[in-house]
Amino acid sequence: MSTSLPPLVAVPADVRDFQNYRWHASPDTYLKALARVAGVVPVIVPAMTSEFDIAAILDRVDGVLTTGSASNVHPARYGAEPSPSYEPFDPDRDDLTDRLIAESLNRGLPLLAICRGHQELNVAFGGTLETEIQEFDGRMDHRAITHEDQRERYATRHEVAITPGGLLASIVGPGPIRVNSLHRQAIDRLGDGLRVEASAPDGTVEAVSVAGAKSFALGVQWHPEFWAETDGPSAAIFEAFGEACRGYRDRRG
Ligand SMILES: N[C@@H](CCC(=O)NCCCC(=O)O)C(=O)O
Repeated sequence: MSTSLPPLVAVPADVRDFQNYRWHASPDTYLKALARVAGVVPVIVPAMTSEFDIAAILDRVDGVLTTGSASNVHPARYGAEPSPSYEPFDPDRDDLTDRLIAESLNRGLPLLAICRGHQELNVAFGGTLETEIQEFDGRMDHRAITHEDQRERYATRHEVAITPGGLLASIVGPGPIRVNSLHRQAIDRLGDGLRVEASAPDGTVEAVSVAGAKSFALGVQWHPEFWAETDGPSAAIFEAFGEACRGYRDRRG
């Protein structure tokens, strides 16, 4: 692999039914942040794990980014009973990200997990999720506001405290930082081997890292991709991820 070529980063697709077809797609906000701020080339991976060996992708990329989504990890994956409060689901996405997360960590591929991706990371480590957290006593409403303008929906909403001495602190500084918030689920039981890197005022786990990871491995509940070109901490996260991907590419040779 030439070190002059930009790294490739695998981005798992969501599955959507639209205009009589089944689409495998990813929002361009993540793709633009990867290209413009991390300096890498995003490669959308179709959620079709039964159709190909994931090694065909992971042998050729230098990082993985798992995106947010309005869909939720199926509760059966963490021992919870499905109900309407856990919907909508995207089981093909679940299957793909489960494989991407496990394999990327095994290989030491840099991993950035955002929102749903952060929740998938927790489940991959045996953790659990809680749903409709705004209904719990003492919890904030972390859901997106209803607004036609995405810039309003992704406006920063609350502060998060940064865990001193952790990976996130090394990237964004001691904090606190202000983040946006577009989720109704959150980490309940923290997965074994994950470290809390940031917390909301109501105790919601807002960022995690993988203890002893071979490379960059960070999950964030908020959306740094949306303001990655203008917001300092958001840009720092994507720049650090891009640097880790370049390091992986160079080591791969
Ligand atoms: N569905 C999960 C994860 C939330 C998430 O990834 N949100 C991304 C943006 C979705 C939108 O545009 O509304 C949860 O709700 O916790």
